[in-house]
Amino acid sequence: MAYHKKEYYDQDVTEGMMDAYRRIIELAGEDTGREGLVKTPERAAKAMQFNTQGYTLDAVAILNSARFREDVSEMVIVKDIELYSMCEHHLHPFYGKAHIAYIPNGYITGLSKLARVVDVFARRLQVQERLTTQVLDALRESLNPLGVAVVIEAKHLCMMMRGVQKQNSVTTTSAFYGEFLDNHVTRNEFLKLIGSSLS
Ligand SMILES: Nc1nc2c(ncn2[C@@H]2O[C@H](COP(=O)(O)OP(=O)(O)OP(=O)(O)O)[C@@H](O)[C@H]2O)c(=O)[nH]1
Ligand SMILES: [Zn+2]
Repeated sequence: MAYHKKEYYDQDVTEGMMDAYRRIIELAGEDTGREGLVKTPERAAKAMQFNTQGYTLDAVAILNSARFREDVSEMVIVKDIELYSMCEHHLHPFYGKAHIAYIPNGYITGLSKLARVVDVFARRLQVQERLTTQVLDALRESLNPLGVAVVIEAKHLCMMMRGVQKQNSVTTTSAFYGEFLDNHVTRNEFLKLIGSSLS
């Protein structure tokens, strides 16, 4: 799949989703003809496509599009990358921050591409654990680095506004590769720099 900036709103998909949302709104007991709701199926269809646009994007192609040859081997960290995703169990949002580090092995990538890669995987139906490892795997594949670390901290609306209804719990997931697995000094340096309670 090529890296392209897709127009998110496919006409056929929009119409199909609009039918589905109309039905959901009716089944929830509402009147789809009510003024405030007339355009809601279309808005919701477009919002859903926006929030799942990651399926049309290729993370490795994005990283490769700004990959530069560079002989540095110091840790590169981008922290506090905000993310919005959707839990695949309830279709409720989860949101928070991703922190990414890698140790180059001859190649670096554009810093913004790290944040883009988070979005590629966040804008899908997800679980936080898979999101974390998918970001790690994309970096491994594109840059063949000496190490990669990804930590994600997020709050899940499905645990807040329904279900167990806990407002303050934060879920932290992490994935490490290479130097970050083998060398606890490197890993702790990363965790300290991102201010994580894991360190
Ligand atoms: N591991 C993991 N679980 C998640 C994530 N997002 C939501 N969940 C959980 O998915 C689980 C689904 O559990 P089920 O028992 O099938 O669903 P449920 O009856 O709606 O569960 P409750 O949320 O406890 O009411 C819940 O425990 C959610 O908290 C995630 O990113 N990772
Ligand atoms: Zn959920």
